[in-house]
Amino acid sequence: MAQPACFFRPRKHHRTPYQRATYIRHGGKARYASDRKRHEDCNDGSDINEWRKQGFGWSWLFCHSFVLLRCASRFPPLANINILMQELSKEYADTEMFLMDLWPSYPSSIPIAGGPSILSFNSSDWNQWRSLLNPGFSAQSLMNHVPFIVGSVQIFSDKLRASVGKGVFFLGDYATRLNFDVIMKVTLDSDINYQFHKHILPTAVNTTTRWHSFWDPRILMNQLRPVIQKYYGRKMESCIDKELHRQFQGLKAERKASDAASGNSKRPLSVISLALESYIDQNKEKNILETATLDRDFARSNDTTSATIVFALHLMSKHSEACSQLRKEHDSVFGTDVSKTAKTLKAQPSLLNQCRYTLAFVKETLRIYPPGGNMRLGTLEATLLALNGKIHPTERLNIVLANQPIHMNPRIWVKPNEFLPERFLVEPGLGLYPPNGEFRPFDIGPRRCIGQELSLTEIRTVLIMTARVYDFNPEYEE
Ligand code: HEM
Repeated sequence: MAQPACFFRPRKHHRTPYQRATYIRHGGKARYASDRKRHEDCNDGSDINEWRKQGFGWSWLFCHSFVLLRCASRFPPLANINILMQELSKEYADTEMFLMDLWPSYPSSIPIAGGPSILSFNSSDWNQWRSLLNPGFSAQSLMNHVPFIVGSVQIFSDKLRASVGKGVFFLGDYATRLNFDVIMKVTLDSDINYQFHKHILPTAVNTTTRWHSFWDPRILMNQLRPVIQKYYGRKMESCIDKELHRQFQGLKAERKASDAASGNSKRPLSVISLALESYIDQNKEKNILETATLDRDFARSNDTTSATIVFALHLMSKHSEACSQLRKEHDSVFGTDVSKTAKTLKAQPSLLNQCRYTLAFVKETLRIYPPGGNMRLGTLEATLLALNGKIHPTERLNIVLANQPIHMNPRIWVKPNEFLPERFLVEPGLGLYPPNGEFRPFDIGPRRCIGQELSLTEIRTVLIMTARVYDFNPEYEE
């Protein structure tokens, strides 16, 4: 197929030309060119080289890498890439998209670890996996796990209590440990007790995540990176494979004894048990379970949920009015005797659904601090329509949907800089109501986050069990 006119032509020696540059979109619209002619007309004759040099200091040698590094240096060391995108996108308010060329660091990007996963599958493999995993992640199935989640949050809360008066502590660490316990139990039916003990899986996930970056040349060009990622990737795979194998054998045995087959099992079934159940039912070839792993998904889901817990507690400390609204709601749903909250919630998990303000609080947290995003490879058919009316082809480019700038875009949101959980409680169409399709922390469409209900359940439980018990004070400076 011929190249689209007037667009980026990679250097000959370049190994993966399509990863040469990235569009960051923080507004604007994606669209599909209906015919080749329209596609050739794109970009109003402007050349990719012009785009590269626009605005931020692009250089032949390092392209935009130092632009990102310079921007990162203005923020605390562990600042999320989304915050940097938010900062950079301010310079492009007129187009609502910009080009980021991160050669030579970006093309060498290597998957975090292991083999294929649901995140990277396409079409039929993805369909098969998604339909196997969907039942375990459904709201109905997750209700069965609420008692376990409450128990884990109780441990988290006890650990907070034990830290009171003992100086500054790192909340992110507590949240990460809680989240691993929840995810391992709900997805794999595995009690790793990470809030008390070390475990190889979280260690492996945390190490590979630390050694991963989408853009930082210091990490991407480090020669040790592939070795470390491979080593810990193997550890993750073997740990998860062992669990899968254990469950698969267990279920087959149960089936043989015809107990589970008649649906008599009383224990809440984990995501993987439900997937294996329907897998056995469908009697498909065993191949898919042997080759696929969940590792990348664990890496992603772990830091997104725990980051949101930390952000929610942080926002609680910053917004006293919203915090007292939360407390009022918890008093009215669970009664004023705080010591009974865990017991009540374990006995009646559906009370979670009565906490509408709590859910709105979590959503507003996710609007202001969306921990995830998405990236897609451009195609010949897809083009981007910038706010200034220019159409840009996308073939050979990565398109990043930068959720943070989208969520804070004043053209799209009413009072975007204010923390207003109420915007998720008003009637559709009224002033503050979120614009259609623009609230996207979990993404929208068929590839939206499968773990959305699980993380919302966990984060709400944390708020319900901590908001009335503690006052939080951010101590970042210390
Ligand atoms: C606050 C928490 C979370 C956020 C903000 C989040 C965000 C996202 C986003 C934006 C995507 C779409 C990525 C893309 O299309 O490229 C995604 C996909 C996914 N997430 Fe989450 N996630 C969260 C929690 C979880 C949890 C708890 C799990 C599972 C334990 C999980 C598992 C997945 C999986 C498997 C996919 C791929 C879905 C598919 O391709 O069909 N996520 N997530």
